[in-house]
Amino acid sequence: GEDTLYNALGERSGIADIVEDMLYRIVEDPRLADDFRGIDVARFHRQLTDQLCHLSGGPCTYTGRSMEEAHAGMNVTEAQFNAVADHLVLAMETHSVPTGAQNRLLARLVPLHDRIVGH
Ligand code: HEM
Repeated sequence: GEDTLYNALGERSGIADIVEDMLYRIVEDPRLADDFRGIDVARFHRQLTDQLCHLSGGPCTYTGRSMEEAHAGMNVTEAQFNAVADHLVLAMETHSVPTGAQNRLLARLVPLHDRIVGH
């Protein structure tokens, strides 16, 4: 349907653009850059795009690792989690995603918090 969160985000190509924008912000952020140094950027981009596509109700399958596995041993902090969420919001702003849709996507990330932070 036309009213899904997935549509408000610009479908998969809109989400891919948002994730690209987010990645630039992440690698320039001293709170996050060290953890992201040396990662496979293309894979990260594809996996996060598919994950957000799926979470927003789009026709994508997330084939990456579980959030526990992907972040194991990083000891991701609350501050880092909030920093990534902030970069996502700024990227959505840049791509003119309406505030309501931004908030709906953030709400769908809340259940992932405990699988990402502190492991
Ligand atoms: C809303 C919050 C977050 C979401 C939805 C998320 C999602 C993801 C996804 C989908 C992957 C790819 C997994 C794979 O390729 O199998 C990933 C990898 C990664 N995440 Fe996160 N993440 C979040 C927060 C964070 C934070 C706060 C950090 C801070 C250090 C972080 C650091 C990383 C790193 C470094 C990788 C790459 C790991 C590797 O390829 O070895 N993530 N994340």
